[in-house]
Amino acid sequence: MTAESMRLSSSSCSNTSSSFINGSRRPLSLQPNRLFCINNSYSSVSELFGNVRISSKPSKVSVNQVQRRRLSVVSMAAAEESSRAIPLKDYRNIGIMAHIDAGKTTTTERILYYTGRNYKIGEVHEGTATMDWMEQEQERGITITSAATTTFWNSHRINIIDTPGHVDFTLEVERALRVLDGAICLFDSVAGVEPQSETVWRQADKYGVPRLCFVNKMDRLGANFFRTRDMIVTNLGAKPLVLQIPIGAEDSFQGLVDLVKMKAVLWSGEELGAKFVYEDIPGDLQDLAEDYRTQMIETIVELDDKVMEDYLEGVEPDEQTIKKLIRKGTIGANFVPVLCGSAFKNKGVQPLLDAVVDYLPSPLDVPPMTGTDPENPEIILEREPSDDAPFAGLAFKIMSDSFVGSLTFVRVYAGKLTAGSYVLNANKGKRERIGRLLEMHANSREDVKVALAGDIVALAGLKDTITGETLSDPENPIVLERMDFPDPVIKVAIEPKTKADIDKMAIGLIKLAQEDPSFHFSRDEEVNQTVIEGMGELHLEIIVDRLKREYKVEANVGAPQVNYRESISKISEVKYVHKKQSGGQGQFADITVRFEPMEAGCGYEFKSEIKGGSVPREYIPGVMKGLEECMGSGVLAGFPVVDVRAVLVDGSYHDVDSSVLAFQLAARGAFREGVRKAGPRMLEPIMKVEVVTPEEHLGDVIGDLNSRRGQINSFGDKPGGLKVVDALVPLAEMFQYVSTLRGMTKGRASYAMQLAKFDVVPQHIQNQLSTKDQPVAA
Ligand SMILES: Nc1nc2c(ncn2[C@@H]2O[C@H](COP(=O)(O)OP(=O)(O)OP(=O)(O)O)[C@@H](O)[C@H]2O)c(=O)[nH]1
Repeated sequence: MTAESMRLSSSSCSNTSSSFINGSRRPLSLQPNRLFCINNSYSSVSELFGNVRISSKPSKVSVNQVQRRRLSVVSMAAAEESSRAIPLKDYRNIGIMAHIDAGKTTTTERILYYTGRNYKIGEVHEGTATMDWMEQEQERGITITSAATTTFWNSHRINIIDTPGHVDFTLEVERALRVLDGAICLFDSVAGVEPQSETVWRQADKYGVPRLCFVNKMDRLGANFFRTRDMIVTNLGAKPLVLQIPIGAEDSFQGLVDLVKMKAVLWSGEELGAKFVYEDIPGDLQDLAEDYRTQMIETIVELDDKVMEDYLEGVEPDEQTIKKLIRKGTIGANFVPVLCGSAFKNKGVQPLLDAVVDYLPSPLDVPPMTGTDPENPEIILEREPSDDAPFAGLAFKIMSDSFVGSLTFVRVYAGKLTAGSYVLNANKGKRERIGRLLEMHANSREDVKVALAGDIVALAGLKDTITGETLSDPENPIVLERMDFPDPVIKVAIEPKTKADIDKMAIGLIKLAQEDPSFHFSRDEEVNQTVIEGMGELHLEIIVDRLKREYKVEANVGAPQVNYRESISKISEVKYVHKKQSGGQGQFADITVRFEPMEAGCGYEFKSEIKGGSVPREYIPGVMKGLEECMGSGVLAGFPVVDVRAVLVDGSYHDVDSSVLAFQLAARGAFREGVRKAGPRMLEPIMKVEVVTPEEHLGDVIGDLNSRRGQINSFGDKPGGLKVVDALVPLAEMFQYVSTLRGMTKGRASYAMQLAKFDVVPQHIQNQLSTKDQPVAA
């Protein structure tokens, strides 16, 4: 299936949701905010559906020394049994990432075949891909959840995570990148660098992940390796190091020139397992190959003075030296090697695997993992990637499994982990027993006795650990840096079709939220409404589908709505006195708080400037609590308040009547008054939208985007006479865009969108939102 048709067909999933949402079933609308917490740390139905308020922050429990010692004896004894078959220097923990449909799953399937992991290839379009094991993935031909697998190539162990390309599942990419040492970035050679490729590239930059580029689909009509190479420079600002150039393109794509060996690699067929041979470079490519080889050599010799000297004296580095320097520059992010091929036509995959082994880092090549002491976060700790170091691992994914219950995926950074041992959840200070250790192959599994530094394993039987938490040697606790979870941007009201399903739905939602930190839900007892929140229409649609299939709950779903935010535009300072004297002990708290706007994305910050004890230390937590409570629900329409700093400037207290509670109540009053005075305003998610359309529909597409409050940023050309429009459009205007676009262009256009920023809601819309008895529950 082509990228274009896939883009539409994957969006057509959203269309299913439109009939679901707008069909004959009773429409649900969101009720005003009566605050119920949303998070992924629910553990029981009664917690959710009882009138209990649950904190979104995991409680911090101090680690008991005695407990630590007891735990470590068990884990050390168990660790003795282990041994290492493959040296750590020969490990490659890699991810495959790209825009939707670039061919990640197809490439992974080929890798599994050529490394001997799979005897038979699963095809995405036939719904048989090994890595797309979820029913929804097979039906829709898209990856939804990242899958992990282990395979071997040239005596190296390669742990691979295949990630989704659709922007709604960006969290999956984020968590994969957090635990990987290297990545393959795939591009569709026709489309080049696409919007989501840019997003994953930036995510990889954020985590400092060295990467290779693979220009895939060289067999497609319009394939152009060199244009894609140029887009890597212009769109990603990266420095490509071309290591291969294609021999032919489209129908006549036959293989590639390996610029390291200066040989042509030609495949004799395009069937699975097609053989390839090294031959002399075809005459018509000789000059081009020499040009690119010179560029390659001139780039890499800069990394070594001696090699540079020799080169200037006319001595070219040998193959071993060239590979060593490419490896050095790749790991040091001096450049990104660029390769090419066609995964679908079985060309280029083996050289890609060679490049993974030759150029991507082992766990020994990346900086040692750092973290903090759980009892003193100021103390920075480091863990060497060694089996002999104290154990440290990061839980990066939770998956429900019908056979073993919940599976927790862990990347082991240091030390050993054995089945039956105990470790410490360093974030919570709780011990966890390691029931079974499983090596995962998509959704199938193999029991293993021990996991060593560098391994990615799934653990069965953990009780308290959630995504992002650290498991560590109890004797040497460490909290590794947590992952960032994106905040949901849309929400819908949901209710089970039958009352009897209410508990089942709660169980399902709890489990799904535990698996996916970018999915939130809340329950408002007063209006008897449950709201689910996620990263986009497709994300929520998959959640509703999973509720139905995995938890047997049929649900009615309301129309999607935007998750707005509230913020302030100027500084305000208020004095607020909370005073109550109605028999018994009185209440007194006096505070002055300054509210300051912060830059976008800064969240909320509290600062105390109290000097001389005008507000005694023991009451400050009351102020903090009161303010934090209010941040969940702004003064305009009850949306969460962001990008605000609250500074406690001054205050006074009463020897008898003051209490933490009195200061908490004063803080609430100060918040209401202070934020009202600070120019409150509403913010909305703005999406970067890219529409690819035949030229004859360009006018309609632009007119329609304008009518959606869109701001057109640029136009461009795409192969095949297509036009590409880049625009910024508020998410609120983009619901069901897929159907409009399809109608307008007779199904010939496609679009992709992703969150660009939050921006101020125009005043007239803000007025509607704040007066409507509609939103919110956040
Ligand atoms: N012509 C051609 N088609 C390919 C190639 N690689 C993949 N495809 C097709 O492109 C479509 C998308 O491939 P996938 O492997 O699912 O792409 P993906 O990047 O994993 O997709 P998501 O996970 O949904 O983002 C499928 O129909 C593949 O058969 C290739 O090299 N050439």
